[in-house]
Amino acid sequence: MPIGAELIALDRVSFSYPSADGTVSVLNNINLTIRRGEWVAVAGTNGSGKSTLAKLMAGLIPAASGEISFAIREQPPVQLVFQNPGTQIIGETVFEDVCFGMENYGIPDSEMARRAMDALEQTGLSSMADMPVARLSGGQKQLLAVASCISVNPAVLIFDEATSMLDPLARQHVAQAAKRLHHLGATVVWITQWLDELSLADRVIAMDQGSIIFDGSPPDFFYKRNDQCQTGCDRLQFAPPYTVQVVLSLLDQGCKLREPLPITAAELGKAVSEL
Ligand SMILES: Nc1ncnc2c1ncn2[C@@H]1O[C@H](COP(=O)(O)OP(=O)(O)OP(=O)(O)O)[C@@H](O)[C@H]1O
Repeated sequence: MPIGAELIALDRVSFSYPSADGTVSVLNNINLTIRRGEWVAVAGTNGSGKSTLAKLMAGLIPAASGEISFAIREQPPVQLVFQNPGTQIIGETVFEDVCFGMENYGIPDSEMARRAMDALEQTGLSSMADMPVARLSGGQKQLLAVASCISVNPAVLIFDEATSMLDPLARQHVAQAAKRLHHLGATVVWITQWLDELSLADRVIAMDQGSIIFDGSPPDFFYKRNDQCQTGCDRLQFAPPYTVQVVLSLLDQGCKLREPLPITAAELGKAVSEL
C-alpha cells in the first residue's frame, strides 16, 4: 500500500466507561484518519482521552458509537506501548520477554535471537538481556516494552507516553528507535506530554476533554492563531517549549523570521543566522 494510504479511520467515534451511576463519556465524536508513513504526535491535558484513543486505534476496545476501520494487511498491524509498562511484561528475563512477543506473531526461531538483541541494542538494554525482569527499574521496564514492540516490526507503532519515566538519554534512544522504524516504513503515533517531542512529528493532534481541538502541523500548533487569537498550545494552557518562547519574543520585538517558524533550537539558530 502506498505512502499516504488510509490505515486507520475513526468516523464519529465516541466512547464511555461504565461508572457507579451509569457511564462516563470519555471521547466525543472523534473523526480521525491515520495515513501510512505519517508520524502523528498526540498531546493533551490529563484525562482528555489520549490513552483511550490509543486503545481504540490498537483495536483493544470497541467504539461505543461510530465506526473504526482498519486497512492494514501486515502482521502485526498495530503495536501499542502502554503508559504503564508493567501491564505488558510477561517473560522471566529481559531476553525472554522480547522473544515472547515474537513467538506470538510466528517469527521463525532462526531470526528471533538476532531481532531480540537488535531491539535491546536500540533501546540500550543489551547488557541486561539475561537479567530477571523483576529487577528492572520503572524506566528500564518502559524500555523493555518498547524493545518488545519494535522487535515484531508492526505497520503502526503507538507510543502512549512511552518516554514518561525515561532519563534524557533513554528518551533519545527510544526516539531514535522509533525514527529508524519510521524510515523503514512504519507509521508512528506518539502520545506525549513533552512538547519538545512534537518536533519529531509531521502532524500534531491536540485533545481536550474527549475532543480533538487541533489537527495540523507542529509549527501551526505553536504559532497559528484561531479567531480568538489562540494557538492550539494556548487552548491546552500548556507553556510552549523554550525555543518557541524565544521565537515569540523575537517576533514581538519585530524580527522577521521566515516561515515555517522554527520550533527546534537548530531551526531557530538557522533562522536567526539568516536575519
Ligand atoms: N478503565 C477505566 N474505567 C473508568 N474510567 C476510566 C478508565 N480508564 C480511563 N478512565 C477515565 O477516562 C478519562 C480519559 O482517560 P485516559 O487515560 O484516556 O486519558 P489520558 O488523556 O490518557 O490521560 P493522562 O494524560 O492522564 O494519561 C479519564 O477521566 C479517566 O479517569
